[in-house]
Parts: sequence; C-alpha cells; structure tokens
Amino acid sequence: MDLSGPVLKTLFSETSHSKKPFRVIKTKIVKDDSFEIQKSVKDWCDVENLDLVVTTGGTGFGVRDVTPEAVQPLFEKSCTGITHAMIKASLEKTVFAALSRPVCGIRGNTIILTVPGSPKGAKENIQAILNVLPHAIDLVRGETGENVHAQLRVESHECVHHDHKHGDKHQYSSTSLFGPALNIITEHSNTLSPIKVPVDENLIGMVLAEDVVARLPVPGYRASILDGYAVVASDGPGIYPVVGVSIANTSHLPADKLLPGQIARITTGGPVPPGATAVVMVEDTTLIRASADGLQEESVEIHVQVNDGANIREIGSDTSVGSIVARKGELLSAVGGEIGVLASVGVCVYRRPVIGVLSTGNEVIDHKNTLELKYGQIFDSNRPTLFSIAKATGFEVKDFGIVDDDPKELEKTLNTALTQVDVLVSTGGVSMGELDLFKPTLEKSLGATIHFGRVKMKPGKPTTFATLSGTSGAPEKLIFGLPGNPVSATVTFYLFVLPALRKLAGYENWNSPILPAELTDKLSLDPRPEYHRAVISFDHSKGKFMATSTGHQISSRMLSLRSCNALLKLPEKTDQCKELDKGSTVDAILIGQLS
Ligand SMILES: Nc1nc2c(c(=O)[nH]1)N[C@H]1C(S)=C(S)[C@@H](COP(=O)(O)OP(=O)(O)OC[C@H]3O[C@@H](n4cnc5c(N)ncnc54)[C@H](O)[C@@H]3O)O[C@H]1N2
Ligand code: MOO
Ligand SMILES: [Mg+2]
Repeated sequence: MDLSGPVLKTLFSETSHSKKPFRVIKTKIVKDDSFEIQKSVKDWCDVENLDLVVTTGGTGFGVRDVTPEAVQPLFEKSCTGITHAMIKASLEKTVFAALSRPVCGIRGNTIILTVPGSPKGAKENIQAILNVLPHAIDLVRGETGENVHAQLRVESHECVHHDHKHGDKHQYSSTSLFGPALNIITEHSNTLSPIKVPVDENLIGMVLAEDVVARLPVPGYRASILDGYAVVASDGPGIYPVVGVSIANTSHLPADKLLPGQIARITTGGPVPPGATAVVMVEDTTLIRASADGLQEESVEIHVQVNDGANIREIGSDTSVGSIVARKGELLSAVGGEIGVLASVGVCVYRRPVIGVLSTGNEVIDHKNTLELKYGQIFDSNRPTLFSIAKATGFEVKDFGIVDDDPKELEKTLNTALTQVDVLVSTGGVSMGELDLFKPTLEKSLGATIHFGRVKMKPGKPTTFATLSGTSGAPEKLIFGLPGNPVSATVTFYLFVLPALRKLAGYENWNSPILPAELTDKLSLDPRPEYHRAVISFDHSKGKFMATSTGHQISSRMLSLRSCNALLKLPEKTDQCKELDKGSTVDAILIGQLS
C-alpha cells in the first residue's frame, strides 16, 4: 500500500507557494521497473509540463531499488544542492539515512525529486527543502517569485562605485540622473578617424574632418550668365555680323578671337570668346538677316550699351583657387548646399560609426518569420524601430537578430557583433528579472566595463552603458543595454545612443535641439524625471510652440510614440509640485519633424 504518497500530498497542500498552496494534480503507483518509472516521469515532465515531480521509494540499497538509476538519465541538470540538503536533514535524525540514494534534477521546466519510500523519510526530505522549492520552481519557470525578487534586490542594489571585489553579487554602478549618465557616454564617444570619400549623396550626414580648399577656380573659364551675344562693349549699339557661336563647351569662331565690330551667339554658361568683353541678352537684340536656310543669323542689331564685364562670370569669381569652401566640423546636410559646393573637389570626412542592433528575450519573435504568436510570445518591435531611427538619422545598422535569454548564446552573439561594429545596441534583459542576463554577461563573460546600469528617469530606468577596450589601438566599443519595453528602448535610443553616434561621427552639436513649449493640458509628475512623449507645433497666433501629450505613458505602449515629435523634460514629483498646470512652459527635445 502507498503510504508516503498521501503523506506528501498533505504536506504540499498545507504549504504556501506564491500565496497559493501547491496543488498535487497527478499521483500514480509504478512498479519497480526502470522503464516504467522513466516513462511516467518523462510523461509528467514533457507532456504534462508539471512544475515538480516527486517519486517516493526505490532509493535504497535493495536489489529492486532502481529509481535513481531510472531517473538520473532524464536530467538535463543535476540539483546536487537539493540532494545534499535532503540527505543532511535525514542524517541529523538517523545514520541510516546514509543508506538512502536520492537524486534530484531538472528536465525542461520540471524539477524532479526522488525521496525514500518510508513516509517519515519522504516527509523529512521534502520538509528540508520546502522553503527553497517555490524559489527553485520560479527560477526554472523563468518567473520572478517573491523569493527571487528578494534575492535580486540584494544582487542589484544601487551602488556608487563599481567594484569587482564585492564577492559574487552583481553590483553595477548607478548614475542617478540623466545628465551625468549622458556625460559618461559622450566622454567615451571619441570621434572616429577620418576617411577620404568621393563627393556624392552618401556624404549626407557626414562631418568634414578637414577644411576643404578649392584646387580649381569656379568657373574655370569666362562664362556667360545669359543667352545672347558676346560683344566688344566699346562698340556700343548698332548692327553687327554674327561671326561665331559659343554653346556650352563648344565655340566656333573664324579667328582665335572676336574683333571689334563682330559679335558671337552665346548660351548661358558658354565660354565667352577671347576678345569679347561683355554679353548682351537676346531680348535686347533684333535679328536683321538670316542665312538662306534660316538656321543661322547673319547680322543682328544690338540695342543697348553695356559695360565691360557685363553678364560674364570671370574665372574664379564663384570660387577662387586656394579659398576655403567648407570648414572642418561642418555637417554635410541633405539640403544640398554643401554637397554642391564640394562637387568639384574630393573630401575627407569622419568615418560614420557602424552600429549593431539585437533584441533579447525567449518571448521575442521576429514578425517577418511568423504571423502567429503562441501564448506568452510577442513580436519584436524594437529592432525595426531602432533600424528606422538609425536610418533616418543617417547611420548604418547591422542586424544581429533575436537572442534567447541564454548566457552562452548571448555571449556568442555579443562577441561576434563586437568584432564588426563600433556601437552595439541591445534591448531587453537589463532589469531585475532572473532572465535579465545582459549585465552579468557583459561583465563576466566579455570583460566589458559597465559604467552605469540604472538611471533615474522614466522611461529608461535600467539603461546600461558599457565599454570594451579595442584591440591593438582600435577605438573602444560602446555597448548600450537598453530596456526591453519598446517605448523605453526607443526613448533611450534618442536620448543616449543618438548623441553618442553623432559624437563618434564628428558632430559638434550631438544633442537633439530643445525648444520651449507650452502645455495644452496639465500633466501629472512622476517620482522620476520623465521624458514625456508629445506632439509640438508652432501656434502662429500665440507665437510659441504648443505641446500636447500623446496620452498614457506606460513604457509598453508604443502608441505613446505615434505622431510624437518631442520628448518633454518633466521634473520629478516633489511634495511641493505634483503636477504641471496647463500653460506651463517646458523644454521639449525635438526628435521628429515639426509639422
Ligand atoms: N523588480 C523590478 N522590475 C522591473 C524594474 C525594476 O526596477 N524592478 N524595472 C522595470 C523597467 S522600468 C523596465 S523598463 C523593464 C525593463 O526590462 P528589461 O530590460 O529587463 O527587458 P525584458 O525584461 O527583457 O522585457 C521587458 C518588456 O519588454 C518586452 N520586450 C522585450 N524585448 C522586446 C522587443 N524586442 N520588442 C517588443 N517588446 C519587447 C518584454 O516582453 C517585456 O514585456 O523592467 C521593469 N521591471
Ligand atoms: O524605466 Mo522603464 O523604461 O519606465 O519602463
Ligand atoms: Mg526584465
């Protein structure tokens, strides 16, 4: 008769797990047959997906005691500590506990325990580990239970100095405010080395690494400003023979120069013939006689007196040789002016940083790979969002995909990525959960230096910044661990990553512009300084920018970023100030277009 089964069932039912009792939902009596035992345990782990499977009996020294040998091959991980705790507790009661051979392990999300068959022994063993079981189950399930929470609060408490000597606990230096955190980042964002590049549209968004000096004059020849006739100005008005034509880069003249009393047809930009001293626009002339075929004018009347030099761009009048046409530090904008100026010369610009982006999380699924989500899964919105911002702001991104919450996989991907990029941006896994592995992996496996791991701001509290020294004089790599929440990832990209990218690319002004804006409604304040998503627009009647909140600001709600073009800098809530009134003026960080 099974006596220990009911004893354990009662014990579990009386025990609280996350304020709910354990529920024993399966019981079964199995013969002392390895195959039968394995089949049942495997079924409960793999098919039923139970949190905990406990076998009683078959752990002794008897010939028919085969449970440990049957169960052990099913383990993916051994739980030696639990086994020790059980044996230790029993040994304290009787030395005969030494004749028990329990084994404990993990298969998938299930913990498997083998305890003795005697009701007393079984109860003692389970009681010995009952307190750690909820915590263990939470960890194996990847959830954050209260025990885990308490443990992690110790493990990641804020400290000012980063110190490896604090034992095994993870301690990541914390910066309390956004400003100092950004300063740390920009101190490490050293402008990359200059490169020589051809002048084309790829220059947009690049910064000149040296002054650009004109090597050639513009124009390189005397060029006409108008369509008309090249003349000798001192000839004055009158009827003249048309002796030649100067169109664009071709010039047909009977002699090597225009003589007084002669004129030549010329088009805009065409080379003014030697001897000509001015150009008269065609509107100030009349055709007197044309050739027989009507294609060529033979004589033309000039109606106006022009001065020497009229309507001629002299050599070098736009740009003289040796003049500085663009200065070091100048940003080559998309408006086109700078690129147009440089079109005649080669340029040296700062290399633009290469950025790697990856998402982390077992629940994160690439939206391009499936249209279906299983329970608990979510689509990866962070990578497409960050790619878009990077592209729109002129930076090249490499995609490192989605990485599971697995330290080895994370380490492998980070190592690969860091050989290819200047800046690595990862999202997720930086907060307090037990699957938040980014910081320990960076520090322990990659040897990176974490400069801060928390910032007093909303959103973006767990934002992490680290650096990894470059090999053989190469610049250090910048590593950003942005929070997984999509809004937090996006906002912190704008606030932390973009300034770093701009500084690496040589921008003198790397921060986004800030405008004063008036609130159209009152806003409640948060205990953390907040970067509140809003739409700002210029109100012509008031002569100022107006800011309207995008609504509920929870960090998971991407809709709070829809149409948003600014982040309002809101101060933290104090006893004296809990909200900002309608009409208050706040700083608005411009992140999008003004409409
Ligand atoms: N006990 C505490 N818990 C949390 C704290 C805290 O201080 N104490 N901070 C909260 C804050 S604030 C944030 S922000 C989040 C940050 O979490 P993690 O960076 O660790 O990110 P995950 O846990 O991996 O994911 C959080 C959330 O975001 C979703 N997610 C993750 N990746 C993506 C993606 N690529 N696309 C879309 N959504 C994504 C994920 O499913 C979670 O819902 O931590 C709080 N917790
Ligand atoms: O600080 Mo988290 O980024 O608000 O949600
Ligand atoms: Mg987390």
